[in-house]
Amino acid sequence: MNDSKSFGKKHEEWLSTSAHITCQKLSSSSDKTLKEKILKRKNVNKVLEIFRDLSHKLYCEYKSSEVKNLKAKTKALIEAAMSMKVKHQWENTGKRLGHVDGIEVGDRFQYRPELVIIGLHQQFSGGIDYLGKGEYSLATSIVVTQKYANVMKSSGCLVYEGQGSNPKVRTTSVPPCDQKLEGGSLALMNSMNARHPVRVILKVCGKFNGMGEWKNNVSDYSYVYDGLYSVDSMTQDRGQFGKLVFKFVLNKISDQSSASVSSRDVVKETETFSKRKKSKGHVLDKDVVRINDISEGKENFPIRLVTPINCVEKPKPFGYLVKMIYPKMNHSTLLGGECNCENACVDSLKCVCIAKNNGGTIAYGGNKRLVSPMKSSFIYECGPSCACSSSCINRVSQCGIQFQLEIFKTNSKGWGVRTRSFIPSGSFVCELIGELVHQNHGKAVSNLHVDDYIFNIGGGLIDAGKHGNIGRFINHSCCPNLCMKDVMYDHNNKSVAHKVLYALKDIAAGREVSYDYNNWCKGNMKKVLSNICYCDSSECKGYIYK
Ligand SMILES: C[S@@+](CC[C@H](N)C(=O)[O-])C[C@H]1O[C@@H](n2cnc3c(N)ncnc32)[C@H](O)[C@@H]1O
Repeated sequence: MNDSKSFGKKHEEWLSTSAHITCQKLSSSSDKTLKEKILKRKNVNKVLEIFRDLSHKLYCEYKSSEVKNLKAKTKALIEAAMSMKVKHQWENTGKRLGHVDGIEVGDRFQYRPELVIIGLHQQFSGGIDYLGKGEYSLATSIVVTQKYANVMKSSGCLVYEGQGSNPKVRTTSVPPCDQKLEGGSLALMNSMNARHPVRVILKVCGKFNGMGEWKNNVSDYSYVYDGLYSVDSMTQDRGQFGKLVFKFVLNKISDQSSASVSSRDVVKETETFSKRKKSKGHVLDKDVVRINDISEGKENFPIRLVTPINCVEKPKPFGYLVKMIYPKMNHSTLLGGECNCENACVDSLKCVCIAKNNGGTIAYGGNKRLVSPMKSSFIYECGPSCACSSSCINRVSQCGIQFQLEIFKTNSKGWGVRTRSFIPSGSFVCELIGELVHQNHGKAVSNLHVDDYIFNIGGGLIDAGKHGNIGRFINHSCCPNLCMKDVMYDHNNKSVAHKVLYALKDIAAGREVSYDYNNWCKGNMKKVLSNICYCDSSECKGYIYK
């Protein structure tokens, strides 16, 4: 193997003389103006739109002549991509290291050619994309599929098999042999030695439902950009076909622009220091667990609080709640749903609580996700006064969090919340919980706890300053991935409905969760809060409150 120091140097020289390569900073929030970023993202979306329309058109043409649908689909996709190339309609055509402009961590794509035309991974079928040749090559991106024995050990720690000698990939009659250190495998090793991050794209189950539904969506798979990973080690092992294969261990890099982090990033303090020492100055900004469970066992999962190693700050102490605290005068109205169903409300037509929902349709599907996250604004769940059991299909937001969430220190918004696992669109994420204070109640607004944790919900205020839950740490975004709904189940006062957050789209592991404050923030509370928005999304309006 090459000596890593001299190797890294050679690369630097080589990179500085290679005109066709764009080498970006680790962070995608470069010094480009917001306008440029928005434009770039728009361009990427436009390219995808053209591609989807064109490939759909071609697919309809080929479908009738090709015997197999799959053949027609592949032909249409490749042809659409190639015809766009000829017309110079591809985006980000030069090979590059690091993030790609206009593409954000968590973006989802339906087909492999989409990755090519926007410059995320410029190989139609190869798993490892790289720039340069031989010992001067560097890996730019990898696609993680099940064709190789790739394993995501935990979210953010990936064991990736080298390239070649896999009969599952090539249908030639060549028998499997030991993998050679060449092509993509060599480039990955070079990236490890030169300490260059690699983009990781995961092939995941589940149809695409981002950026508009694609008409010829016949695939059960899609591709998610999971951000930048460092290649941390390489070994040779006996593979699934009895031959020697290369195994690379990659770890997700924390502190990417969309607040990505892997569970591996969160290590014990001492471990982090020793790792840093070993890594000879390799600056991976690992986070450290400061509080193991801020909910002190009250939530379904422990909620960790993590900070960068050089930040020892913690939030001001507060009492963790999993249920709203209502003022005494409100107790008389605590009734809520009153169905008489005996069968967990599976016969939705007979349930009086479900009947109160939009046109009598149940808000949740069998998977406990919102059937249509955009349409249902008021949701009636069954509650403590109902005859049905706690396994009722119409009880979701009252059952506690279902995804591991984590509090972390953002760059410019104070604390924030991110998910440690993938959250499918429509899933319940958490409720905004605190003490309910009526506007006309004796407790004057000036007596309320820190402004940042006061939520004006119309019929009253939720004060989460002294007592609250994870919801109090969720930040605003102009391009949010959560939406807020009003949910009723344990009282009848619609003006102080439960404020519940659901996933507006699929959310990749490691991503910060956010909602649009303007959709609930009412009245004069806006004036006392700071107005500058640092959501860093390409659609940022510059202010939090209208
Ligand atoms: C409900 S708290 C959210 C948690 C808060 N960041 C913290 O450190 O505890 C709301 C406050 O967070 C900050 N904040 C939330 N979203 C923001 C954004 N997009 N840009 C700037 N500040 C934001 C503002 O100070 C806001 O008043």
